[in-house]
Amino acid sequence: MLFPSDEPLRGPLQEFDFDTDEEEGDSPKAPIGKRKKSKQAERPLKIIPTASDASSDDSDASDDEERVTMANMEARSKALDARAAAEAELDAEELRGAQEDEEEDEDVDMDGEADEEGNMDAEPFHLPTAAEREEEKARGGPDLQVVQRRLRECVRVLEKFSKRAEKGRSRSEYTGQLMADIASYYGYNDFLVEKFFQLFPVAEAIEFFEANEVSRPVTIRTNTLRTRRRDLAQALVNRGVNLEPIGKWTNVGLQVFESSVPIGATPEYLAGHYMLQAASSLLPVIALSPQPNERVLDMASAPGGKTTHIAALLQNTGVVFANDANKARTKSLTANVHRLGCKNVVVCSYDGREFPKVMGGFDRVLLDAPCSGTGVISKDSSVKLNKSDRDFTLLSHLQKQLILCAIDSVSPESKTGGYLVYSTCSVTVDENEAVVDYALRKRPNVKLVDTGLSFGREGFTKYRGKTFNPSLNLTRRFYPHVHNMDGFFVSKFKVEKRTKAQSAPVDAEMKEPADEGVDKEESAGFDSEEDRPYLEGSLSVLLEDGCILTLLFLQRRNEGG
Ligand SMILES: C[S@@+](CC[C@H](N)C(=O)[O-])C[C@H]1O[C@@H](n2cnc3c(N)ncnc32)[C@H](O)[C@@H]1O
Repeated sequence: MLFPSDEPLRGPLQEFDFDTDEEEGDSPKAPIGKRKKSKQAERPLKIIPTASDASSDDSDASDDEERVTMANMEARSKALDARAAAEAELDAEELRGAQEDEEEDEDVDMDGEADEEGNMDAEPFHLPTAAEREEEKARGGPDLQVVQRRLRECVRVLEKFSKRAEKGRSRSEYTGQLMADIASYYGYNDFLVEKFFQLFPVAEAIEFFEANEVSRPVTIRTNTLRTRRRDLAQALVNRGVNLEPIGKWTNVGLQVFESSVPIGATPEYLAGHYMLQAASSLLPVIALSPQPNERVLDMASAPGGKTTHIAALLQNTGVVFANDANKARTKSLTANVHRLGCKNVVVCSYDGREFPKVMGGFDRVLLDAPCSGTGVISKDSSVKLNKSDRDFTLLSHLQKQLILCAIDSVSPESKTGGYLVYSTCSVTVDENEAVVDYALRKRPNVKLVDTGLSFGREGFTKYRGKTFNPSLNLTRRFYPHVHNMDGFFVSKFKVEKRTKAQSAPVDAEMKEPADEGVDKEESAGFDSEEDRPYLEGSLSVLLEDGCILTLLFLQRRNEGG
């Protein structure tokens, strides 16, 4: 029985017995050199286990299904032999890697390097020289097996460089080769590969890239305005849907393992009993924790997954202002609001930076900011190639402006709230910690508080020579390779009353935030010299969520138009 209790699923958390719900904390990470062939099977501890975890890699199944005839039998059997030999070779190599690592881990004082060649008859690994790389390029690039092996070997060397590197070769040569191979193997631009390498240790970066190749589990959120999770689950099970609660941290989420009906077109879906929603996008609303009768602003809300969740937590009391700058996107927002039976939602379409001039005094504000989408690459692989340095500069500035306006829209006098949640579906520091740190510096009347989320990695307090406010450890990061959910960032602020000395007019900051002794890059406004080349260049950057309008608006504003 999936749902053991008869208690309504609103209110306190249900006690479901999942052994996969612990935090990722100490989960062991298998370096690529030690990993088995099935990428899924090696994934670290998850918040959401996948149905495919138990199955083996069946990517070759279609080859085997080809009909065997007298004509193709010999070719087939040769191909099978070759494949078996290649696999045996890879297995032997991995075994050697694992043995070497074990030996080294057991006795770090053992003298000398591991014997890579003495055991089996594989070629020792040689890092190509620049000339060899050129030759390889001229031949049309390396074949898949060469790249796979090189990825593993470079990771292995970089983990214990002084012991494992070829004599005379530098760390940057290995890193350069690794990044080039990752870019070609996974199909990223060089800039983004480097950006992710700055975020994770080498072996973990590979885990991240691999996780982006795999779809996240399909999840839905029960709309408690229309039904209870137990009833919804039963109705869907009756239609042939195989599902389970997501985890202890949510009492409305369900993970769909398989379904004989389209999950976005069941009668329950059409009747608004659930929203198709990624597990990670439940997190900002859980952190926001809206209370009945409150006045809430969802500043960038289309298509409304979080708005309708907020409306449900308010139990259709109070009011949610669901805003989005992109008018076209408010159509799907309005449709979702109607389908889910939310009666406390007002849809509007302003640039978020017009708040709180449009209206203010909110008990809680959610800013689920427009972002690069680097947390959702498995859903939108175009991000791999279409994001540049310039995009991150523009986005980070927009996010900094939006967050100040979001803070100023919160009523510090709220009896029940006074909170802002800032979230993105991006994993870069520029769009997350740097934005939050900026807000803390610009608004001394706010502080970070615990998100209330029971898992997730702590946000960075130091990153590439920058030191952020130590309270950044209260923010939470979620990763595809760790939590098996979209990459996400969640932070929660408490807004206090401003003292006179702290007050600064919003308008001034919209044009050029005052330099309060922070480093130049952080304090630059949109019309700073630094940003002008970006803004004056072509503005046809297609961001994840249609930010084009926003950028045009900014340019006109800067031109005094
Ligand atoms: C990450 S999406 C929001 C997803 C939404 N919260 C949900 O859960 O369905 C970001 C949204 O920000 C909107 N947006 C972009 N620039 C904006 C701005 N300056 N002010 C308000 N909204 C903006 C985009 O149109 C997009 O719908």
